[in-house]
Amino acid sequence: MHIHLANLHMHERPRRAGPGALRERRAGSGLGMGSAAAPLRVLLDMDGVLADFEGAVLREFRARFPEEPRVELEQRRGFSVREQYCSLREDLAAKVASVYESPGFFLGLDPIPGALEAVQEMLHMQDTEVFICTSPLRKYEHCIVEKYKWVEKHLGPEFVERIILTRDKTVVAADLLFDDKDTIQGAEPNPSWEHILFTCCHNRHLQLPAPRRRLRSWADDWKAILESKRRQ
Ligand SMILES: Cc1cn([C@H]2C[C@H](O)[C@@H](COP(=O)(O)O)O2)c(=O)[nH]c1=O
Ligand SMILES: [Mg+2]
Repeated sequence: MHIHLANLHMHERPRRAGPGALRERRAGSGLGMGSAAAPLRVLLDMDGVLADFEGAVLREFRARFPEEPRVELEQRRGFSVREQYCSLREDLAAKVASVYESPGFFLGLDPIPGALEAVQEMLHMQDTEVFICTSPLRKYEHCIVEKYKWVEKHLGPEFVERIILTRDKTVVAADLLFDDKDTIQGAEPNPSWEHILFTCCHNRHLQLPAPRRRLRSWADDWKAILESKRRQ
């Protein structure tokens, strides 16, 4: 049975999205002759992909707690910086959390090298839609507004329109998601996007099982990944 995907909005997608669903929509399958392919939709994670969360945590932790043991970036393992500090010494979990929960922390993050240029270039590519898809902290007071301000400051006010704020990225429909978190789970067991693991200090040691793919940095060939997806 063919499902007409072209007239569905993101929130009205069929229950079984799954890999390939958006691709079918792009290829115009089920839409009849002459229908134009939908653009390639790309989601970009923020912390660890566009904004240097890890570098700032270490810098601020060192400044505020110079006497305490810390986790250097070369020693980072696993997504959660809080868990790793906790395993170093239990009380360090609250200390490191106090760093990234502080006002000004998220707004002050440095852009990841090459990220702003790549995003602007991607934005102007034909047949390509770019969104920022980012998860706020549970303790969201400063984080949310500062993420918006960061995007406005570094990418411009038009890009604020392209922010998707969610703690569940699996329910967002797209072709590609560039994200530094190694495992992305949520309500949708078969997200429509392919997750491209963006290399970050905490995931660089992981061996990805085939066919999972990485982007090693913004100097790596992200355009080839987009083009390969258009061909699928
Ligand atoms: C403990 C911990 C938390 N985070 C936070 C920072 C952000 O609020 C989200 C991830 O956001 P993203 O834009 O989806 O990357 O989680 C974190 O990134 N790392 C941590 O160790
Ligand atoms: Mg991230």
